[in-house]
Amino acid sequence: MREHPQRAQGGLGDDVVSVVVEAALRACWLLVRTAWWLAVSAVRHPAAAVVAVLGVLLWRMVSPTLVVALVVAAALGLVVWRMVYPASFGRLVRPRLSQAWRMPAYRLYWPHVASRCGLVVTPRSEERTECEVAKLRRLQVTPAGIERLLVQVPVGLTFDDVAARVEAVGQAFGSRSARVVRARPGRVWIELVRRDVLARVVSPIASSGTDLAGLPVGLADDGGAWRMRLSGTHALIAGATGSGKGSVLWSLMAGLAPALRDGWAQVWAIDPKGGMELGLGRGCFARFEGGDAEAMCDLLEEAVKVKSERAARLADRGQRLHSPTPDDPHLVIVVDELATLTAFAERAVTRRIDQAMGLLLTQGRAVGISVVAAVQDPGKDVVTWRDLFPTRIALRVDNPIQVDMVLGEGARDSGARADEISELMPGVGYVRVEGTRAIRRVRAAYLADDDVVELSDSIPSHAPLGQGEETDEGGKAA
Ligand SMILES: Nc1ncnc2c1ncn2[C@@H]1O[C@H](COP(=O)(O)OP(=O)(O)OP(=O)(O)O)[C@@H](O)[C@H]1O
Repeated sequence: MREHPQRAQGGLGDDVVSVVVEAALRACWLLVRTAWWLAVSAVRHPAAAVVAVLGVLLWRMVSPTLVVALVVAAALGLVVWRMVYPASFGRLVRPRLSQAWRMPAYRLYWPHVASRCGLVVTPRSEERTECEVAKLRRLQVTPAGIERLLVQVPVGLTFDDVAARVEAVGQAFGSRSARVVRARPGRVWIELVRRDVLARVVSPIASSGTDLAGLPVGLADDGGAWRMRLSGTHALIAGATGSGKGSVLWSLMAGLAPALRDGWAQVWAIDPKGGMELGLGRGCFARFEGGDAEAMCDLLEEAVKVKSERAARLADRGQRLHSPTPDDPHLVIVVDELATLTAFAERAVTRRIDQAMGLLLTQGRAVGISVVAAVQDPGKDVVTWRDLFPTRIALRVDNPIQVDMVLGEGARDSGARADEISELMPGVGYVRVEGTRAIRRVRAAYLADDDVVELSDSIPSHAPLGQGEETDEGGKAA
């Protein structure tokens, strides 16, 4: 029998030495990694680290029975907390418990799921490296139960690659929906939604402030409030018929109510469908036009006049931005169904409407004029205006292409599945988080007809801007 070449050269003793050295090196490496992991965990969870250290000290220096008794007492304390203060328990404790409970399972299944779903880079044939799978760095559970996985993207994959695979990841982990949000270069959050906090109708939200930077309009699926900014922006609400555009408009009016009452803002409304949608709450509007193309056009041209006068006044004072006051309120132009604004008008009127809308959308923001428009089809009918709305909301739309038309390219891949919203969930939609590419799923509060009438009755009339002082009757739409 031929001897193994190594054995022939060095003998059995060398083999044993190299095995022992390798084992020792591996053990050292394991120790270093464990120490590193403990140090990182202690930094990330200092409270847990302190409790663990105290537990070990008590166990060794006092008595194990005491430690067991403390653990049982802590568990009982949590049960009592859960029963007496469920809200704070849900906010502070449940997310952390779920996190600790779920992390081992995610750690176990993540490499398999990631490689099956394509979050892996295969080296080119000439490279001598192994496949690199996206790494799971952290799990966060929000109070609303959304599980957020912080994932390190391997070199060779992009945010869009992850976005294209996020649905598969969501399905692999059994979530209802999944989306991806940028974290920092090389890392993304994959958000898995298991429980839909938007399944229930959201009750009208009482607004108290007059700050137009964040009006409460509904609920987001992370459990937080959905607030919309009106100052310095225009908003487009897109959704198929029955998707709940009206509820977004009325929720916005409810959020704006304190500012309307105190005169910090006023709304001019246009309802091209003859007042079917907005007519119910006419009292909210300092001006209202429904159906007549010439009258709607006049309203827009008068808003342009307000814009020009304000711009001249601000320039005289050397101011660049308008700040609202009860004497010079923020002006909101609401248009229900933007596409029909010009549909039945004569050519000359259509041209005037186009010009006035263009001026308001391009020059209105700095001088305290916002346009809020609803539209059923965000496609060709409004294509010239669409991109002039910085804030856009996609409710249920008819097809996937419309999602990107409203929210911008790649929005649907990032998780804005507005075309998949159920018809049984009116008022649900997607918005972009301001100043980022992140997407938020939201639901507008629902104001029944009685709520709209009550809201409308609660707003005192103010003279429309450009028409003198406040009046008892005259300012309100007829
Ligand atoms: N936020 C909401 N929560 C619960 N139900 C809602 C909500 N919004 C609307 N609904 C229900 O859906 C119905 C249709 O809503 P709405 O009229 O606002 O849709 P729309 O998009 O304005 O439709 P259209 O374009 O045909 O006017 C309402 O009558 C109401 O019953």
